[in-house]
Amino acid sequence: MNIEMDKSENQELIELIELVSRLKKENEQLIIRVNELEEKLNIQQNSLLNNNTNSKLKESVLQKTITFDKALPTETPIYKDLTLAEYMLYGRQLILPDLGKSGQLKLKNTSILIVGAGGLGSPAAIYLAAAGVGKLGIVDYDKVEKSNLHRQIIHNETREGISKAQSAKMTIEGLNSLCNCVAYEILLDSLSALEIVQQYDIVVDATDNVATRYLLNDACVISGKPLVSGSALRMDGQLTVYNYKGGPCYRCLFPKPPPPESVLNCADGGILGVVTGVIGCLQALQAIKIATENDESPNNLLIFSATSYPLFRSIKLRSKKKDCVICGDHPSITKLQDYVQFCGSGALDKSPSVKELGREDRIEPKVYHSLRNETPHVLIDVRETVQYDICSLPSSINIPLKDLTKRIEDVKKLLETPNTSVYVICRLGNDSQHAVNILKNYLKGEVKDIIGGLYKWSLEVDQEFPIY
Ligand SMILES: Nc1ncnc2c1ncn2[C@@H]1O[C@H](COP(=O)(O)OP(=O)(O)OP(=O)(O)O)[C@@H](O)[C@H]1O
Ligand SMILES: [Zn+2]
Repeated sequence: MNIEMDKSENQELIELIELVSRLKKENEQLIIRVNELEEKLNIQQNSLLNNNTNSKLKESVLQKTITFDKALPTETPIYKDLTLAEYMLYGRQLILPDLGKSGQLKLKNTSILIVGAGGLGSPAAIYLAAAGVGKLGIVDYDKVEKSNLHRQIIHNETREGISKAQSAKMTIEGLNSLCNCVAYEILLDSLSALEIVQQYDIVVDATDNVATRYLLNDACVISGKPLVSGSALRMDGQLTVYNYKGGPCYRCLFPKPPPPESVLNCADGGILGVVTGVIGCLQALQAIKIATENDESPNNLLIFSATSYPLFRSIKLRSKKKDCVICGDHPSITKLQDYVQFCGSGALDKSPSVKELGREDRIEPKVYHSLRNETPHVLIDVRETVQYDICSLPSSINIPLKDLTKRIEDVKKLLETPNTSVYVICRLGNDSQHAVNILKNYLKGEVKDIIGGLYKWSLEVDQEFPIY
């Protein structure tokens, strides 16, 4: 009798598991379909707005768009107890004296906004959802790319091309269905930031650009939210909390943005995935400490370097500036600004294309290909040696841009006659233009850069040449 009951119970359980897994798959497919339709809708709405002079019609389209966006967020209720499922899920951390049941309840009643579902946002979102944060908002305008998966571990190969915000939401729902996850597939800007930030208790800056850093700082100061800020590049990373417990804001420390050309991004500088993992996890930890009121004095800048010992250093931050333009005693900034103009670049300006040379100093990859074996010339590759070692064109000579001026004599020795042509190549066609401008000061013959660099070479001449 008992065995019979066990069997039917088992059967029921198996059916339930199968049903849940089938529904989850259907849900994923529906989200992908909704994404496609939304994209189509956006294109049609934009073309209607751009090509139509009827202002009434435009107004009604805009109103519909706004209602559609506003329908997404949901209110987080205040919970006074944990459910039986939650005791089981969080048992291992519930028994920590530093957390306990009261800490877990605080997490359940906390909402956290993560801006950026990339290298930092991936681990931050995963750990915060797993820890039992009640509501997680995830903002990202971008789509999943395979070249990001070495660090953006919340996504996976099958999600290539779909919205990062939606992909993150799918992973979170599969990890902890109790977490109320809201995906915002938007570019957070001065028009959208305040309305969203105000709905959350803590904001995690997991983005990669200066304009969004200032935007989030100002939105957090104006709405009184702590900002857990992280950054990572190459083998190094940093963590700071701004606007918390009377501490400084980002503008107190950095009143002026750095010149846009001095800011290096991951695509150009490189990044070890695990470094963003370390910083993203620390951001999650910091957000948990704020949510559970376990943080006495976080006003430090934590610096991590994977190549030095000790791996971590901590620097005490200056205190809040009395004359800070946004958090000081008499703020002159009381609403969000135009951050793209303020910083000279925006979230979308990833690897801007340099236009330093005129057409006469440039050559298309296909044209260079056609003369490559016919005309005597020298091909200089000005990428860093580490990149040259990844892949290079046969017969090219590697002289990194930073060494070019001091190696001019080496270049001259390579020329058969003083008038031998020199072509310059790099990864994307930006550094090669700087190099041509340098070389023209010293050489008599023709000096040209190969437009679009090895990237364009791979697309237009040799599809077997690696893109990295
Ligand atoms: N203002 C913004 N609004 C929404 N998402 C943003 C904003 N600024 C940056 N992001 C997102 O933050 C994430 C940062 O991730 P990460 O630093 O890993 O770089 P990435 O842009 O994905 O990578 P790569 O530069 O190598 O292509 C990106 O997914 C990006 O789309
Ligand atoms: Zn300030």
